[in-house]
Amino acid sequence: MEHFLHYLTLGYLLQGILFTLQITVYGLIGGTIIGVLLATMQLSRFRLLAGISRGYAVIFRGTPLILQLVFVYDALPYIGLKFSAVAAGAIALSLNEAPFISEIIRSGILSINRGQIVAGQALGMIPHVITRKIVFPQAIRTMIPAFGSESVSALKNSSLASFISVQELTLRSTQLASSTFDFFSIFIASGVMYLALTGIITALQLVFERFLDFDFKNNHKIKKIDAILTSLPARQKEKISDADMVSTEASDEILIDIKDLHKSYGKTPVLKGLNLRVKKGQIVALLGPSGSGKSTLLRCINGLDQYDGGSITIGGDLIGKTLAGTFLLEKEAARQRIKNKIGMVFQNFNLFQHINAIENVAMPLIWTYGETTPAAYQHAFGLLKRVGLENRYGALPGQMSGGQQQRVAIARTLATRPQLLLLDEPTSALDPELVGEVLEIIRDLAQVDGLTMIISTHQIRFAEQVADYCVFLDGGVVVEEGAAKVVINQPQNPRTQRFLSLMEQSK
Ligand SMILES: Nc1ncnc2c1ncn2[C@@H]1O[C@H](COP(=O)(O)OP(=O)(O)OP(=O)(O)O)[C@@H](O)[C@H]1O
Repeated sequence: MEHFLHYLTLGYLLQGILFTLQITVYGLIGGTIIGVLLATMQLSRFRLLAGISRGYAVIFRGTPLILQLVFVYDALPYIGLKFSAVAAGAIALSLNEAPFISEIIRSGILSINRGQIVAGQALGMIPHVITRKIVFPQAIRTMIPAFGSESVSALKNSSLASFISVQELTLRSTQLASSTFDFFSIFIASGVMYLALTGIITALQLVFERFLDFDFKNNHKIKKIDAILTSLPARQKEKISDADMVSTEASDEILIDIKDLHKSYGKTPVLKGLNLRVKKGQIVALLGPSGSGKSTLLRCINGLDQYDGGSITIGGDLIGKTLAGTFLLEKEAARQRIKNKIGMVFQNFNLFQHINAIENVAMPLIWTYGETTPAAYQHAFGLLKRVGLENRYGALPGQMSGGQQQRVAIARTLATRPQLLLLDEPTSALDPELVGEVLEIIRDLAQVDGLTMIISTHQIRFAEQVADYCVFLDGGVVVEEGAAKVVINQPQNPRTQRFLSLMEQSK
């Protein structure tokens, strides 16, 4: 025991820990830098870059670290690259860690539900903002446990640097044991030192996990949000934002003009020469069987999907393409959505999961529309009040019912003051008892604000009550359109008749 305690505090071994830490920390930093690069290359659209990244992973994951250490320390000097033992150890560990860290980063990014990214695009966010504000804060949380394990593994792997004479803990323990023959005490002391180091890494991991926990962060943020809301003048805080809406009376002016629209996914044609005109202020119900192309049409109108032929113009602006016929870059498409004031509500709500209700509404205004924090929160609070959720402003999406989430999503879209609101089956992901509360909000919007709206829905009676125009889609074309009450109650086309009677029977 006495010997053990002696070795535990022996300067010679403690210095060995410093070398171990040096190699591990440099190896992890280098591995993270190269890992980010590899992950970016692998996620890129360019196949060559993705291929190079995969090739790197095959080589450096598929060969032992010890070989890489010896290669960097003993072989590279033959081509003029000579490193000290510690530098060679750190370089080899970086190269070895990089593909593992790259996979951690890649899986963190891929774990983010694509719907949130699409919602960010629909709110006019450019790719850089989506990455920084939506993807990264959520991905990092899922990466931490795997990164913790990888750090522990890197620390243990650093002992292999003893093969190239780095004076790290394992080498020093072995040297000491060979001269004193006190193998047992020395290796127990050395093991305890490794355990202490890995214990520190595990503790750091737990601290980061706690710090990045959505609930933990949210509890802290709510206090700040309370302070912002309290600082707003009561009169403004209570204001319902009707005046903020772009109010458009139904008129004869054409807002959306779609001509001969074609869109295929791979070899499957979905929209096959679709024509549609929507007037300013019109409420259009988009009906049609599942797979008829309703969501695809809405995504094309918002520039979220590229179309193959034909044209879509909104207020005279060609959507998704330049006049020369080339597709807009995502950045340009985002700018176009903001310019044309297009908002979109999705079937699966697509709220940003890491921020609470009021932040979901306010933050896009700050990130993308340049609003000040107080103005954005004031606007957001008014809209949450409008959808009946002012008391749930601090709730995270996971703490709300589907109906509440969809109401927040509607408030989030309204916050951008759209002139055109696209609603893609806004109630189809909801339990039947929650459908009513969302339909009520949409009904209110249609009556009060006079927005131009296109609602894809399977709620026929709702469509009849709310819409003034109805479009029936089948097989990727419009097969019937006209006044909503007429199309729904006296359909002329046999396909519309069959669909509506099936819908009536299934009620
Ligand atoms: N990203 C995609 N990749 C490949 N095929 C797709 C994609 N999105 C939609 N499709 C296909 O395109 C067709 C039309 O889909 P869309 O979602 O537009 O129909 P919909 O009328 O909105 O249906 P639903 O009422 O069920 O939502 C379907 O056959 C669908 O499988």
